[in-house]
Amino acid sequence: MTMNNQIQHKDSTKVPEPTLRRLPWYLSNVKLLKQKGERYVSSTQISKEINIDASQIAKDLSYVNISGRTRVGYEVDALIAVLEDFLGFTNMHKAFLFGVGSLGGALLRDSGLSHFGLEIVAAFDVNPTLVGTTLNGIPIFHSDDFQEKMKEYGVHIGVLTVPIEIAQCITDTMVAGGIKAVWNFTPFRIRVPEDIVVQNTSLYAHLAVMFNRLNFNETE
Ligand SMILES: NC(=O)c1ccc[n+]([C@@H]2O[C@H](COP(=O)([O-])OP(=O)(O)OC[C@H]3O[C@@H](n4cnc5c(N)ncnc54)[C@H](O)[C@@H]3O)[C@@H](O)[C@H]2O)c1
Repeated sequence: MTMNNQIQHKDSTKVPEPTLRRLPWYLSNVKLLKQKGERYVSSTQISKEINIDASQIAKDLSYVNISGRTRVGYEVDALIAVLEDFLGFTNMHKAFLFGVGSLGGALLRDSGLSHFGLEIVAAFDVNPTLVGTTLNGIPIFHSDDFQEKMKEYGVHIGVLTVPIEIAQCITDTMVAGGIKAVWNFTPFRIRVPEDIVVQNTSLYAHLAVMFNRLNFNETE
């Protein structure tokens, strides 16, 4: 039986969002411990690396079906395999990207996304200097060709990096074309039908948190 066959994870829709955000972090750190030659890892050990309570880590890991052994902890290889499978990083999810500007271009150049299971297979723009070219081997088509390319590629995820003014309009086009999940980088709160998944992401939101904490530390 392969490792994946042994993994019987619980219904991942019930996992709390903060847990889902922490799990990739544990994964990266367990991989680091593996590089250092560790074969077993305990939640206490992970806790020391990333400064999260060991009991919280154990609770988060209880959502993925892996049992640790008393005193020795979790087997590193098994934990990595279970986490990668649980988080969907082992299956490549194909995506289209709309808007190859400074942010969209950077995402097309980022080889890290594929390590987390996202493969941007094509991009769309209206700028004539971009349409018909490739970036990092990824073809850039005209937005008008989206419907046709949907039939060709069988993609379910759309990455949205267009100017804010057209965020809703492009979202509507994506959804009408069959996109089921939108990774929205625009600051616009796009509206979608209930069955469509939206993930809003902002680098700047984290920046504001950092500035706020920095100011707090300085005034302490
Ligand atoms: N979430 C974040 O942390 C974050 C960071 C940077 C930018 N952004 C947002 O991302 C978006 C893009 O920012 P940017 O700095 O890359 O802008 P940009 O102007 O450099 O790029 C926008 C791109 O969209 C293209 N575009 C215009 N109309 C289009 C259409 N109909 N179909 C497809 N492409 C079209 C433009 O030709 C351009 O290449 C903005 O909404 C911005 O607010 C978010």
